[in-house]
Amino acid sequence: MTSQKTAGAAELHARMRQTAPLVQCITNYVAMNVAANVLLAAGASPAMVHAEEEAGEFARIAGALTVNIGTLSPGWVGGMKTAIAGAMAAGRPWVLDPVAHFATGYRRRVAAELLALRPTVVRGNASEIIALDGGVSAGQGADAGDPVEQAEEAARRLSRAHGAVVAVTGPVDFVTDGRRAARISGGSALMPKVTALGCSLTCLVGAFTAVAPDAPFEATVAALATFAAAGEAADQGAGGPGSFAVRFLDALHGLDSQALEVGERIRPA
Ligand SMILES: Nc1ncnc2c1ncn2[C@@H]1O[C@H](COP(=O)(O)OP(=O)(O)OP(=O)(O)O)[C@@H](O)[C@H]1O
Ligand SMILES: Cc1ncsc1CCO
Ligand SMILES: [Mg+2]
Repeated sequence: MTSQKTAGAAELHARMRQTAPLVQCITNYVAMNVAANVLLAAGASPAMVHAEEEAGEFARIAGALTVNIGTLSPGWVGGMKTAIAGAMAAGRPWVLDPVAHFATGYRRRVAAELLALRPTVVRGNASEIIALDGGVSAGQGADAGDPVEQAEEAARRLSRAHGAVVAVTGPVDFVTDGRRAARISGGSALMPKVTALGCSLTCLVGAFTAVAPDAPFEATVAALATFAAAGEAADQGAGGPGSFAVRFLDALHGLDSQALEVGERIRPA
């Protein structure tokens, strides 16, 4: 077998845009519209399909599945599990976003059940990743209360324990597959002031894994670098969270693939 060089972030971005992968996003009520617009602007094709009656069937035709527990309820959890089974039966990657899973017993239980189903990638903020590893986090709800650096060891342990790529986002993002790790810088301090950008990023990680199913680490790095580059561009001239949100969609739409790899944006860790 010949060994193939793994594609870089810019190349994966160009591939994602050329192929517009269909991504099944099971996300929360807050994020559904935001995430669909983010995926369209970035070049992917989102579909918000969550009903238990159809989620598994749909997962077999989508390029990837993303599952976010932000506004979970029993019917939705049934849809999530059916979709995960469908995606796995079809050999498709799936991404878990454990929003505020530490906040209540129900959330904790559901997050643990989903984690046991072996996600390809887990993407969360620092508080979510620390708590998923069994640590005590300062998070209270959907917003992070801990620095990314404090979650790095937890991310490495989780990755090894579950065989998943783990991404921790914040001012500088951290990604690991248990063996390799990278840090991604850029973005804007206005990003955590706009709701559901993290949830939307999880959906975009799905889009990149759809075009690189055998390279989830590289796909996740590329998705994070896309947000870092577009966030940096949108920050220029933004007056606050409102104008930033509009500029961010425009920046995703107009993004030059090479911007993902400029300077020290992606560094090995
Ligand atoms: N202070 C910051 N400076 C630059 N970029 C940031 C900053 N904080 C977050 N980001 C970026 O914002 C995006 C969302 O990450 P964040 O960690 O805020 O997600 P989250 O807490 O899960 O969000 P949500 O739950 O509201 O969807 C990522 O691309 C991250 O790099
Ligand atoms: C604000 C909020 N509440 C539950 S999910 C969500 C979106 C950000 O995670
Ligand atoms: Mg989140």
